[in-house]
Amino acid sequence: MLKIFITATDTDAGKTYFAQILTAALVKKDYQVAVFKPISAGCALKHTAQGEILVNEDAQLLLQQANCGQGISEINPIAFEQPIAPHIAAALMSVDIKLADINAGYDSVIARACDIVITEGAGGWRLPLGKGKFLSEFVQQTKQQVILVVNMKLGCLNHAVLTYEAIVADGLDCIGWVANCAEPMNYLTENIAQLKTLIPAPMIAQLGFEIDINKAVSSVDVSSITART
Ligand SMILES: Nc1ncnc2c1ncn2[C@@H]1O[C@H](COP(=O)(O)OP(=O)(O)OP(=O)(O)O)[C@@H](O)[C@H]1O
Ligand SMILES: C[C@H](N)[C@H](N)CCCCCC(=O)O
Ligand SMILES: [Mg+2]
Repeated sequence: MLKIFITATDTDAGKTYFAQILTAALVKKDYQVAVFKPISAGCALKHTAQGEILVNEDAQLLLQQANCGQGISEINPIAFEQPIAPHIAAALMSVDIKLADINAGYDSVIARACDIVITEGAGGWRLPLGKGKFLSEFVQQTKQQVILVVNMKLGCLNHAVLTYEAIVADGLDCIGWVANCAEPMNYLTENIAQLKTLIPAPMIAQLGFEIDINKAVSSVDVSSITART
């Protein structure tokens, strides 16, 4: 089973956007793909037959692309209503975000008969969980392979290099990076060329502004990913 973790240079950088595209691309190639969004902050309260649940849009978007029969609570076990740093949301609710709970949620996902599990982080690589813990520790403990989404804008070179360095310093493989070019950027070609020299992992997609996920699927080079299955 291939375990992929999608991180980014920042929040709102395109993690969900790319995770949807990657999931769709792999499903199109007949892989069984499960998805996981361990922690979300920014949810709507929904009334269901099982009671009230917090539903996160990222988790819903991932659910739409995956093909392993998962439900929303399995995909996103830890959810907070306010769109704020999760450890602050947790403190406001007087709860702790525990790595053990995240790992237990992940165990339920990997128990499914699937080829690939795609997990989306929250914020950037070093997302605090509170009490000195970070989401990156979950990625270390579960030995996932990391893809870094770079939100192409002025300042991204520093963010991308620091994030890559932190992933490697944590003993993990960054198997590729994505140039997400959702907004116009001066000297975009030169910035991408510089990132290719600074990040010793392949660029697996260059994404332009495109609302229709299906139209972006062909922009992803899945061969470097499927070669690992
Ligand atoms: N290349 C793109 N073309 C069009 N829209 C995009 C593109 N990249 C990102 N977006 C849009 O920008 C917004 C932010 O992207 P996204 O939600 O994927 O960020 P994120 O990194 O997942 O953020 P979070 O940390 O909150 O999970 C979304 O509305 C998304 O659809
Ligand atoms: C609410 C937002 N969209 C994300 N889900 C959470 C981003 C947390 C960022 C924390 C930080 O690093 O400052
Ligand atoms: Mg997201």
